[in-house]
Amino acid sequence: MTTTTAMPTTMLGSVRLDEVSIRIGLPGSPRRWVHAAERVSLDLVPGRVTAVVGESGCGKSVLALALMGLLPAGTITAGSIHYGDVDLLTASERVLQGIRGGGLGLIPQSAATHLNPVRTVGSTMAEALAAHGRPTGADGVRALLDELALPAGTIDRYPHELSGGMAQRVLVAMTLALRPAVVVADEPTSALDPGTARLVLAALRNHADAGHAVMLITHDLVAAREVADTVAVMYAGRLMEIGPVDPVLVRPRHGYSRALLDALPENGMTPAPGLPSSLVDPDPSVCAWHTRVGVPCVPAGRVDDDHWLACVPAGWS
Ligand SMILES: Nc1ncnc2c1ncn2[C@@H]1O[C@H](COP(=O)(O)OP(=O)(O)OP(=O)(O)O)[C@@H](O)[C@H]1O
Repeated sequence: MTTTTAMPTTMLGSVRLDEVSIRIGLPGSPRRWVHAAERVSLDLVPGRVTAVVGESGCGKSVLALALMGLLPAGTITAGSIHYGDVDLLTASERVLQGIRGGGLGLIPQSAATHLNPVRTVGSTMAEALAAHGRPTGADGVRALLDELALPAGTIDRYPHELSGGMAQRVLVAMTLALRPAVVVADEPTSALDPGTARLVLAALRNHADAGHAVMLITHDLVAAREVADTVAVMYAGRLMEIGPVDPVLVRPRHGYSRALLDALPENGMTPAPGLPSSLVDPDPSVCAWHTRVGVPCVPAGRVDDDHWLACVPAGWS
């Protein structure tokens, strides 16, 4: 695979994923490849929350790692991810280090493992703020901890003294404290009770409303419906549908988006038919979803300016 040489300049503080493909090599001979993303295009725009949804293993986290320049060694990529003039897929580690934190912030899955076990929350936060030239005064940090319902004493605690949900909220607070232009939040509410999850979602919404871009990776369609502006539905490494919350999560056009909604408790928890598709050496010429449900399909495209569909069943008008 080759990397495209086009260098679109993106709007300040936004990220443009253009036909991004990611293949992760598996050990063994002959070499087999996980097609974690296949020609994914989407924009992360200041002021907007973009939710990326889809079942487990469809490539959401790999996309997040690609944005942060953290893909595993031996991964092959094509397309581009532009942050300003920088292509995050090909940038050097030195350039990426200058962008991470203040430019691009990651709220990773498994938050607890990302906290330094021998430093208190307060000292880790102060160090991160100082490293990015932000004021290290405790007031702003305390306000964020308050917003996330973390007790004031959290600042003096070590990671092992935090519950899983507290550690997750601390990671959210640490990331947002740097005021990154673009936040990538990978299932930031997975360890939280519904009430606390809402606080985290509200903090991300506030961050977007303050003029930043947010990418929210989530399995929680109800949360996506509440806080997102745009929803990107992924299946087996491909975008199936992307557009505003309504229609995508209210009156979806793609069969896979409908299947996700049918699996919600409010819709009777109807499971998607068939078995999840394998991402290892798939046939790139066929649609994994329509193969799964045994229906031939044809490529679709733009439904209108901001709503796009990968395909529709053949003969569908
Ligand atoms: N380091 C790796 N080596 C090999 N395969 C990997 C690696 N990381 C991810 N994968 C594979 O890439 C695919 C996409 O994984 P990814 O973690 O992005 O899924 P996801 O949509 O985030 O899932 P979840 O919702 O469960 O977090 C999966 O098939 C996964 O097994």
